[in-house]
Amino acid sequence: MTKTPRTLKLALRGEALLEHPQYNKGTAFSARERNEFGLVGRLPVKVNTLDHQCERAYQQLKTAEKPIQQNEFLQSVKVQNWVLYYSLLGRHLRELMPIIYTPTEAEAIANYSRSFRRPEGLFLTFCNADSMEADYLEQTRGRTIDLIVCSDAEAILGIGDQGVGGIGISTAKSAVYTLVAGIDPANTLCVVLDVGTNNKSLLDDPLYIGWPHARVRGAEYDAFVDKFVQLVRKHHPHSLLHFEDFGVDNAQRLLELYRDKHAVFNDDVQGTGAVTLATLMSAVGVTKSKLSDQRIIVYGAGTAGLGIAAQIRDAMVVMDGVRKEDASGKFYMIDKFGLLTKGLKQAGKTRQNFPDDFIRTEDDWTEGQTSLLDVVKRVKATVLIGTSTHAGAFTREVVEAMAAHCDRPVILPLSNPSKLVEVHPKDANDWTGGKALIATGSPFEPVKMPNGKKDYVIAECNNALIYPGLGFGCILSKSRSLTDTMLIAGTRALASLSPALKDPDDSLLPDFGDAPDVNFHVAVAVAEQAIEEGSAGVEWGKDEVKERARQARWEPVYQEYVYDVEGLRD
Ligand SMILES: NC(=O)C1=CN([C@@H]2O[C@H](COP(=O)(O)OP(=O)(O)OC[C@H]3O[C@@H](n4cnc5c(N)ncnc54)[C@H](O)[C@@H]3O)[C@@H](O)[C@H]2O)C=CC1
Ligand SMILES: CC(=O)C(=O)O
Ligand SMILES: [Mg+2]
Repeated sequence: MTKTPRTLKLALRGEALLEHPQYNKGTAFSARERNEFGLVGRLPVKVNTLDHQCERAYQQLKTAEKPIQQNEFLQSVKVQNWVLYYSLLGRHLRELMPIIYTPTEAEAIANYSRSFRRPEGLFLTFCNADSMEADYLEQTRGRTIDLIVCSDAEAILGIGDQGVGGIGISTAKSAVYTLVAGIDPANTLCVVLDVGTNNKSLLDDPLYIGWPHARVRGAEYDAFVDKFVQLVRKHHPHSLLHFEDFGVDNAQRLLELYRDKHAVFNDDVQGTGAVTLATLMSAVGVTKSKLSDQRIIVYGAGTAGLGIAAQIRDAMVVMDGVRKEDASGKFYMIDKFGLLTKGLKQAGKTRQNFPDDFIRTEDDWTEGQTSLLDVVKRVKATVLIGTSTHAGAFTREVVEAMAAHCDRPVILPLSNPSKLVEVHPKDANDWTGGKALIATGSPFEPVKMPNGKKDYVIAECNNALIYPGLGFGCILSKSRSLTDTMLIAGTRALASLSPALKDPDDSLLPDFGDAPDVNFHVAVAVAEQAIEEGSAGVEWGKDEVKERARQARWEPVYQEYVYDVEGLRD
């Protein structure tokens, strides 16, 4: 079944139509539409196709040399014309994802106040808490809202507290939902919760446009976030609420607080956990071992590190049938003060709310002998995961120590953006003589292999390869919660598409250029699971999921418009 193009009735004319990114077609308005909507004198005479527009826009993009300039150009296209923006990106997905997402978006966010031109999204600011509901409704009244992406900007990618610039991670993550999973951009809301910032350089900058105040903490912070979440629950009870880049003391806590009340999803905890588990499932397929055979070091025991450990641990229980305590015992979590041991905890050098499950209880971990290198050597780790933001932490000595006791060490430097990677994949490959199975958080070029073997493609183990499908599956099935079993179903779907399953010398994960197909499979698996387990809120059955998903996907194509005074105006 193919989708039949709809004709839209619009009440917008002239300038108002050209300035509306959802409806604007620019030079692609037909002669009839130009007459009907007062556009004849407002446009050059030639009518372009979307193909022509994309070609022109791509050429313009290529005149910008630096990625950040390309990012700015694409942002300007986005606020002019959504169909053109998403169509252009879809045609050059592999090339342009790094421009609108990690690594370039990190730079755009860090420069937000200085490069600001036009606002996009919803700014909920602590000092305006009294008008929060009115401000929320101002942007959402009368609209269908399926997805809300929000950040309080305390831990943006690996670049820390970015204050109001954090709106850029909400809009980027939301754009990836549209691009990769086909979520209708008109049905999304991007939010920054501006509760101040502790970033001194922002506070000192006279051009900073966020709330110039120290970050609000404690009960006041909780009440502000709660006010927002209750608005979402009240006005959009069926939406998916996506949390992004909250600080380590809030991410997991807020997820737990709201999980059973609304469909909430923390991407850094759950999305990262899911994509890393899929990567590891693929790696153990190559090494012909089990998840529970691994000894896993997680370097950087924060939001992502802990999310990953919990997800892999739970999978060991479900897939290999091991006891939870035994599965937890496969992990060695390292943070700033070294391996997390009970001694370190007693010394007050672990985060207060760090779960005991992942704290080593052996008595013979001596202080001063718990560095990454010490742990790699002592436990003969088979998997090394980096979520520390500590660039270069996986030194040659560490990587060589991994390869010394392990045929195919799995090395996953996941910190973003690219400059924060714990080891460059080329080095990890060279230092292990091509033995390492590698995936990174940001995109990297393939690396040369010894003995004339074909280049090794570095998998991009980034939550963006799975969260759009997880979210779409949840929205499609109208689930009231995104359950662990739905997450596992999506993860299995991703893992089943790993190129390394067919060829062990190939990449551990599918290419980002295939992200739309991959996420379609993920979404279908999630929705099917939701229906099977009774989490879904739809009347139809599992056999309809695929076709419903196809029909629900938004695609960047122009629709025909007719003028109607009663028609749509926003
Ligand atoms: N590839 C992906 O999909 C994802 C990657 N990430 C990346 O992971 C990194 C961490 O993100 P979050 O977990 O959100 O941040 P976080 O701040 O919650 O965690 C970072 C942890 O690393 C620790 N750390 C910092 N310096 C260290 C050092 N020198 N040695 C050992 N530990 C150190 C910190 O104390 C903290 O516990 C970021 O670069 C982020 O971009 C995060 C989410 C998804
Ligand atoms: C990818 C992502 O969510 C992060 O680096 O925070
Ligand atoms: Mg994130």
